[in-house]
Order: sequence, then structure tokens, then C-alpha cells
Amino acid sequence: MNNQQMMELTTVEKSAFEELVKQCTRSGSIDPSLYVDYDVKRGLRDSNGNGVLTGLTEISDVVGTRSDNGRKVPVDGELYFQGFNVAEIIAGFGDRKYGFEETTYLLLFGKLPTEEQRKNFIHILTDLEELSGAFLRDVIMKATSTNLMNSLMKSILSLYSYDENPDDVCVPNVLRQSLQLIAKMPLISVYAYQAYRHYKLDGTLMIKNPRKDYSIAENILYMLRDDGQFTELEAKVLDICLVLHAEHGGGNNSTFTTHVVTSSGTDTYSAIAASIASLKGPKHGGANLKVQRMFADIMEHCSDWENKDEICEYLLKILDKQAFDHAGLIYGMGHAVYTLSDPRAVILKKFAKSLSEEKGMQKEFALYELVEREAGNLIMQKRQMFKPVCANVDFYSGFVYSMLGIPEELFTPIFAISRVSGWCSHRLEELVNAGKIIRPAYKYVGHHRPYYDINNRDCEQK
Ligand SMILES: CC(=O)SCCNC(=O)CCNC(=O)[C@H](O)C(C)(C)COP(=O)(O)OP(=O)(O)OC[C@H]1O[C@@H](n2cnc3c(N)ncnc32)[C@H](O)[C@@H]1OP(=O)(O)O
Ligand SMILES: O=C([O-])CC(=O)C(=O)O
Repeated sequence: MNNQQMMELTTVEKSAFEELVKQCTRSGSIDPSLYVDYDVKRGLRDSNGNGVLTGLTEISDVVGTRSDNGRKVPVDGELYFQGFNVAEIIAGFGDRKYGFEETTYLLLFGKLPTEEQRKNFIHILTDLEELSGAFLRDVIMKATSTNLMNSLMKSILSLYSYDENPDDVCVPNVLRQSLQLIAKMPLISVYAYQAYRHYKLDGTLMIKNPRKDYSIAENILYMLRDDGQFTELEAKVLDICLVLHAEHGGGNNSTFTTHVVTSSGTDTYSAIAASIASLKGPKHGGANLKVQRMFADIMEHCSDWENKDEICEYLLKILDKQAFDHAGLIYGMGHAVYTLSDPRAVILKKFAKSLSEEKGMQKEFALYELVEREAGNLIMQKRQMFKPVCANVDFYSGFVYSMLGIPEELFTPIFAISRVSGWCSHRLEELVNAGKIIRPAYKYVGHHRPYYDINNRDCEQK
């Protein structure tokens, strides 16, 4: 049996399988009105679409509305890491490198590092930016996936076997594991891409050790590029992208996953692998890849990228599930919390604009801008929403990465490389506060039935 056959249902007849699919779909369907009858908080949202309050955090604050006499009023988005506005954090870097490392310190330890603390912390991370040859050979190079998020998960889960104290959830041990993950995930991701490029795309295999005098952002570019060369601006832009993606409150799907999984008392590798699994989803971090592919699709199907009517017509087709991936979503648009704007998209857009001018891609940038301008209103009209819909962090990030020469396979892994700082901070916060196991309720809406003997089942099936 070959690899492909191994995962096929070769012995099941097509019609028999179709019948099983029908049964499965019928059995799983629940009358939508019951959700209203039982006031179920679908997606953990209240009737206004606001997230149900499930925890407390000091790590970050995501602001999309302000309260006006008890009414929520849309405002331009703001994001605070440990109380500091992200826009100010970024402005504060000036010409300094290692912005992501500095931000990671802030998220984990709750304060802006002094010069000495910053230096020592960078030294710790740089020291940990290493993988053994055996790990590279036995884990990363084997069974390459077309989606590198799966490769990343596999490698993170395998690190468990290389850790002498994997299950201990005391703070010192989890902090040690967290620092290891933050330092090692860039290497794992880039090497997983190199393996993919070699085995799936027939490219030359190129594995470079990271340089000790480089920041994480610089090393990503260095390890990725054949000639290892990059400009100061390119490294700066990637560093800021890492900062912008590092953390987003406790309620986002992947960080909530960290909390849920951590609350059962499981190990760090399992918890972070679960969060990577969540982030991969196209409604979450995986949207950056979808945006890239959606724009390629728009560019292919629309002849005049400046023609608002033609573009809007195509966007409506996407919303009607008649175009692109038939999911009915305009990726990179919309957010559970932000309304008028996502502050990260605002910053990324500025980089996208200046890079597009440098790379002669103004036409593409103008198309992104046009879609951003029109898509929000189209979504609101189509979905009959009153909440403003804005571009989110995933809207411009892929465009920026592509102008940095980063292959699209690495778009979502780069998100994970950054967000692991937030996940680890939340895992530690959950552990420090000895949280209760997270266990919401599901109302049973089936019927209790008498058990049927195997000889009497023909007419009793649902
Ligand atoms: C890092 C991040 O995770 S950022 C988000 C990345 N994801 C995307 O870009 C994918 C496209 N966007 C979306 O799917 C959504 O906007 C989400 C998942 C981000 C937020 O979803 P919600 O919190 O449910 O958004 P909201 O309550 O404002 O949406 C209301 C309705 O509008 C629809 N809607 C929202 N955004 C979009 C969109 N971009 N395209 C089409 N329909 C949309 C939703 O499907 C929802 O309909 P439903 O209630 O039938 O599910
Ligand atoms: O907050 C959310 O729902 C999604 C998220 O992680 C982000 O926007 O970075």
C-alpha cells in the first residue's frame, strides 16, 4: 500500500459511503430554533454578538467600541500589551532592532525591559535558537506537509520526546519550555519550508544555522534566502509584523484554546500544538493565506483592477458563494471585536504602501485599497449587519510578506512564530492563577430511547 492509498477509503463502495454521509449529516443536524429557545450562546456570543465573559487577563486589551450610556459605540480600534498602546510600543523602538524580543519580554513579564534586562533576554533567546541535527533529520525532514502549520504542530508535539521534564506544569518549567518554543519555532518553520521546497517542489535543500548576532526577524530572512541577504528596512518591517501579531487577548480562538487545554493540566507542547491547530483555520490566522489566494483569484477574474463596479460585482459573487472558494467569506475583512478599524491593519497598510512603491506594485496596492474600501459595506448589506466591518490584521500582512519575498506557505507559520509569545503568556497566567478546568455546558436536545436488539433495528433508525 502506498502513502496515498493508506488514507483512501479504497474498500468502501461509493454509494455505500454516500449513504453514510447522508446519515451522518442527518444525525448531526439540530433545529436552529432550539438555539433561540434555550438561549444558547452560539460561538460563545451573546445576542448582540459580543463574546461571553469567560476570563480575566492583564496581558492585553482589545478595544473596538466605547460605552455610551450603556450602549456600545464603534470606535477606531486600539490594542494594548500589558497596558501599553501597541502603536506607541512600535514608535518607541526607533532604530532599535529586536522589537519582537522586547515585546515578548513585556508580554511574559509584564514590564518594559531596561537596557540590561533587554540585553540579557535577547542573549537567552539567542542561546536557545538551536535544534539538534537528530531533531532536524528525524522530525522536520520527515513526512512533509503541504500546509506547514501541520508540520509545525508535528514538530512541537515531538519536542515533548526530547524534553527530560515534559509534563511538569510548575511555572519555572513552563517558562523554560515557553522560551524554548519562542526561540525554536522560527527555525522549525523555516526548515519545514526548506524541506517542503526540497521534497515537494524539487528545490535545492538549504539548511542554514541562525546567526547569533541576528534578531529573530533577521534570522528568518537569513535562513530563508539562498544568499542570506536582506536590507535593514526588510528586517524592520518583519520585526514589526511579529510585534503586531504577538498577542490579542484571551478570547481569540487560538489563545482561548491555550486556556482550555492548559486548564486540563496538560503539557506545554500539547497546549501549543492545539493553539497552532486553531490558528491554522481560515477564519483565524489561516486567513492571511486565503487573502493572498483570494486576491490572485480576483486579479485573474477581473480585467480592470481600477473598475469599482467590476470589482464589487466579483466581491458579491464571493459573498454569494459563487466565486473563489465558495465559502461566502471575503477574507481579511471583519472582526469579532474591532468595528471601525483594526489598528494593526492600519499600520500594516502603511508598510504595504511604501513597499509597493519601492517594488513597483502600486497597481496591486490600489486593488487591495479598493477592496478594503468597498468590501465592508458589501458584507454589511449582504449579511444585514449594523456593526461596521473593517479590514483585519490578515488583510495586508500577506501582501507585505510577499513583497519581502516570503513564500505564502510561511504566512500562517509566521503568525504562529509571533503569537506563541501571547499563548505562552496566557498559559502562564492560567497556571499562576490555578484556573478551574474549563467546562461549559451543552444542552441535550435528543431523545432518550429504548435500546433495540440487533435483530430489530431495520425500521427504527433515525
Ligand atoms: C487573526 C484573526 O483571526 S483576524 C480574522 C481573520 N478571518 C478572516 O479574515 C475571515 C473573514 N472574516 C470572518 O469570517 C469574520 O469576520 C470573523 C470570523 C473574523 C469574525 O466573525 P464574527 O465575530 O462572527 O463576525 P460578526 O459577528 O461581525 O459577523 C456577523 C456575520 O457577518 C458575516 N461576516 C463577517 N465577516 C465576513 C466576511 N469577511 N465575509 C463574509 N461574511 C462575513 C459572518 O459570517 C456572520 O454571519 P453569521 O452570523 O451567519 O456567521
Ligand atoms: O481576536 C480575534 O478574534 C482574532 C485574533 O486573534 C486577532 O485578531 O489577532
